[in-house]
Amino acid sequence: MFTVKPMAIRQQEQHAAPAVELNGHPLEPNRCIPLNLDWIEEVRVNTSAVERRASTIDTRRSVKKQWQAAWLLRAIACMDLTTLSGDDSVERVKRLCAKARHPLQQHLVKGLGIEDLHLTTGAVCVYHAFVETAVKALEGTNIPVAAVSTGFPAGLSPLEQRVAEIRRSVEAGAHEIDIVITRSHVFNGEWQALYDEVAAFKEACGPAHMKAILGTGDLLTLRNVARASMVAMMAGADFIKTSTGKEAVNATIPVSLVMVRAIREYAERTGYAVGFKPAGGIKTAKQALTWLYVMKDELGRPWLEPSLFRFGASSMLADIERQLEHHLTGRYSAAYRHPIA
Ligand SMILES: O=C[C@H](O)COP(=O)(O)O
Repeated sequence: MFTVKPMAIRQQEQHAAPAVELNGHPLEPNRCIPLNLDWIEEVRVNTSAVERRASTIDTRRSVKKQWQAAWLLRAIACMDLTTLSGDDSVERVKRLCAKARHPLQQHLVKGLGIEDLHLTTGAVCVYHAFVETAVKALEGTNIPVAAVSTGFPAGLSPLEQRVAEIRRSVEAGAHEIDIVITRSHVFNGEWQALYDEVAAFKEACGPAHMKAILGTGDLLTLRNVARASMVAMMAGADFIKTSTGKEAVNATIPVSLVMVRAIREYAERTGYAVGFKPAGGIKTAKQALTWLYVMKDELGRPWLEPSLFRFGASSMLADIERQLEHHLTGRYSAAYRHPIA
């Protein structure tokens, strides 16, 4: 059985969020800048090098015992706890919000000695129809509500309708809007159209943070992923996000490497920091650790904060709870003991 060292976990979790900087240069939040087609043209991706790097991430870094527990707590703090199913209901969303407020069972919180952390998930992510329910259920917390929008998941409804959908979710109280791009703009190389679309979405978001879902599984090449990332950032995206969870291929490590390197390049060129959200098919604590390693290695400590990093996940919390239980007791609990997670 592992020895629990709550202090190590508390120290990991409690230090103040670091200033956002890259290579010692301070960064500001992103804003819309003019489309620079040269930056798109210059994009090159060495696919085999990216795949090689992706396959060795877990062999380069490995955290164990109480340090692993601390990283898993961070994964929870950076999680958009999500439900995006056709059979979603008010009751399910209320249960999801209760879980977001108290993501770990009480005996785990006590056992880990983290009562004073008041750990919550990074956000709750729902369809527009449930924004008001979620806002109400999360009253008195700082947990933002994210709404998927703009004809999610395909993004193919008329533009005015997609823009109006954003406005309605913001009026209903959504703090974050997860938009989807028109994928054909990418594989047809229609960069101006893509930029105009994302910029229109950003304007409609007003004060709400915008995450731009690229639908990377539909984009055919890693170069397209890098180019779409760059355009979305120039159009003012606060976050770039891999997938809707509904494509045939969702978040992968090679795609994530390409996107976080685009974020780094954009930050070096502009001085603006953009966040990253891998989403879709991320189900295990082990996967969570791999993504956290990617963020730490490629962008540094500021990108391990919920302001710049989120997982989009509907079921990963259950596996994280099981791993934390194993950390405490040496035993794995059954998955059914972790509902709505
Ligand atoms: O944005 C979040 C995703 O839709 C969640 O996908 P998932 O259900 O595969 O975890």
